Amino acid sequence: MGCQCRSNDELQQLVDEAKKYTSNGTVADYIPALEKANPGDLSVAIYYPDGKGYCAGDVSGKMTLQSISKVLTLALVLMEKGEDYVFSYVGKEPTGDPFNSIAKLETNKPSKPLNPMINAGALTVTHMIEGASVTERFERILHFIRELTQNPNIGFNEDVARSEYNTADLNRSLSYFLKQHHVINEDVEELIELYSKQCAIEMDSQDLARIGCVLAMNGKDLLTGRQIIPGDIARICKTFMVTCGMYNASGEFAINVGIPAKSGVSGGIMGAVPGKCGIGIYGAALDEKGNSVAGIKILEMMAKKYSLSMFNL
Ligand SMILES: NC(=O)CC[C@H](N)C(=O)O
Repeated sequence: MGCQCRSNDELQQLVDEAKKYTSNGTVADYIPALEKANPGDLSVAIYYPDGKGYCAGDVSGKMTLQSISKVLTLALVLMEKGEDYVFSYVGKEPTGDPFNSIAKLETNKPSKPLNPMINAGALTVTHMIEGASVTERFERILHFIRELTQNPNIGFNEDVARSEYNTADLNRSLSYFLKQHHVINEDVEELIELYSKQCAIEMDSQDLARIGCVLAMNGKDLLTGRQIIPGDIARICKTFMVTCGMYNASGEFAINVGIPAKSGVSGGIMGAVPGKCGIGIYGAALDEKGNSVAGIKILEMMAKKYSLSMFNL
């Protein structure tokens, strides 16, 4: 039997406990602008479908979405292009490799990224976002995310976007490989610009929890009554979050926590507990696989305290 969180204080206790672990991690530095983050910052928010929400920690702290954005662009292209089209270009299998690995692109025949949560797959998905220009395509992603959060003020961090664009040579390599193999066919610089902006979309943990809740409730925002994402597509997104959402730590995370979740190198984690609630976390100190150290600790504690594992009903 699950029990709900009832106060910010309850969450604050978990933050205090998990904060001890922030010193075990380090902030991402391969995107130079991310290095400015404070490794000690930690915030958590939980959002229920009836509109009740609780949060604790450094709640005004904002994070860029980074890899968390991959789930949202996937939802958008599935809505626009349909399942058959999207999955003819990107697979559905976990890799067990780091998110930016190029290795399996060459060994998988015909050449097709194994899933949309690794960079090669996410670039393929972003390539499918329609529009006449990078600006128009980015506006469409932003509009969708503003709907999901019900927050018209969501924008992006220009510093982080520029910093990633200037240093994204590995993502350029992946894109050129994909172009050579006819998985994508656009100008690589435009794709990298769009992808860097998408990754730099910025929000706080409460916004993130609200998106998690929409996914948790099969794509519906129960407060407004709007079906923002079709149920089948929300299900596909959550399934990818279980199998590939925490990079090559997804298996261990499924056993220890059991919540569909997606992390990003900024230190964000979005959780979508099926039928129950959404969770947003920001903790910039990362473990060696690129997941928020304290974020994982908090999720382990929340899963136990509120019986959130989907494998433990
Ligand atoms: N793991 C991540 O969060 C990766 C996102 C980052 N923008 C990249 O493509 O390298």
